[in-house]
Amino acid sequence: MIELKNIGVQFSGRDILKDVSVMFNAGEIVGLVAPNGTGKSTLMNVIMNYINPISGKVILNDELEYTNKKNEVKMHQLVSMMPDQSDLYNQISGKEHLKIYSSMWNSNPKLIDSTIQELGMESYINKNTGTYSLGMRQRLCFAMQVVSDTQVMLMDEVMNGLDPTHVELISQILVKKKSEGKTVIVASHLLENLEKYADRIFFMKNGELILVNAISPGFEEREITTVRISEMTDSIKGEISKEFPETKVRSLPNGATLLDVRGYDSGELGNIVEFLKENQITEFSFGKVTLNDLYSMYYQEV
Ligand SMILES: Nc1ncnc2c1ncn2[C@@H]1O[C@H](COP(=O)(O)OP(=O)(O)OP(=O)(O)O)[C@@H](O)[C@H]1O
Repeated sequence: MIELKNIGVQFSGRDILKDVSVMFNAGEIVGLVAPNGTGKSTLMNVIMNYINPISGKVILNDELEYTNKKNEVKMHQLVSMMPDQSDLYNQISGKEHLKIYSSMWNSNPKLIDSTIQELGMESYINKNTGTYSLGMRQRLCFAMQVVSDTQVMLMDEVMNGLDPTHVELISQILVKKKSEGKTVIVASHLLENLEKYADRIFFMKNGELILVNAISPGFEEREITTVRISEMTDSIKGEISKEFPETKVRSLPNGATLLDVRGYDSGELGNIVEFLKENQITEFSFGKVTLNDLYSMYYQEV
């Protein structure tokens, strides 16, 4: 587990992280979500000690802190950041990269072949990375981190440039890493994907982290709390409010309308479906508020 205690970071007098205190546990996947330029990478760079915060500290497993070089070396054996595509050497093969990472972290060499197989990289892993496509390079970067096999894994935009099949494949591997007890922290803009596997998701704004469950209670419990209608005219919204005065109606900047149906029984839900059908509304879904909708509420509503 890794803890951030009262972390503060400022750039040009602006608070990027403001007194951030949070614990990331073993065996969980944490999602970090925010618009570009908010501070997701900064947070990861603080965890890696690549950026010195103006206040606060990072504590690993209740005991290790970045107080000296020796501790930093110890901590970097346990905490890793996924390499960036610009870290790859074009003149050597993917497999060589994996061997280097395996030996740097002194991990089980068997992980090299199993990871190649898991990620379906057999056909190109022995070629120089200079010949790889964007998606192949991204898979290799992910594989390098898997091979280093650290207890805490930080990933900034791990799904960048991947096709849907590989997004799914890597999502499954992240879930497997979590079941091995690792702490996986992922910054991502692929909200639909992230909400499928993340245990906790934080939005970032004005230097602070807020748990999405605090914005929409029940979000992480995956309850039926909401009817989501992609498009609806104002006059029908008015009708709904008349017909179902108890139902909270919320219009989002992304065009969707949400009806709060928390605690409704099947009869009450049936009445709402009937009403929508009578008004020729066929595009609606039952579920919870989606992460996309929460994002729209949190970042786009004025
Ligand atoms: N070394 C630095 N010096 C000055 N400003 C910086 C530095 N690093 C980051 N910033 C600024 O801090 C803010 C947060 O940057 P950061 O890279 O953490 O955002 P992000 O949320 O990861 O964005 P993205 O989604 O685009 O990756 C930005 O305004 C950025 O310009």
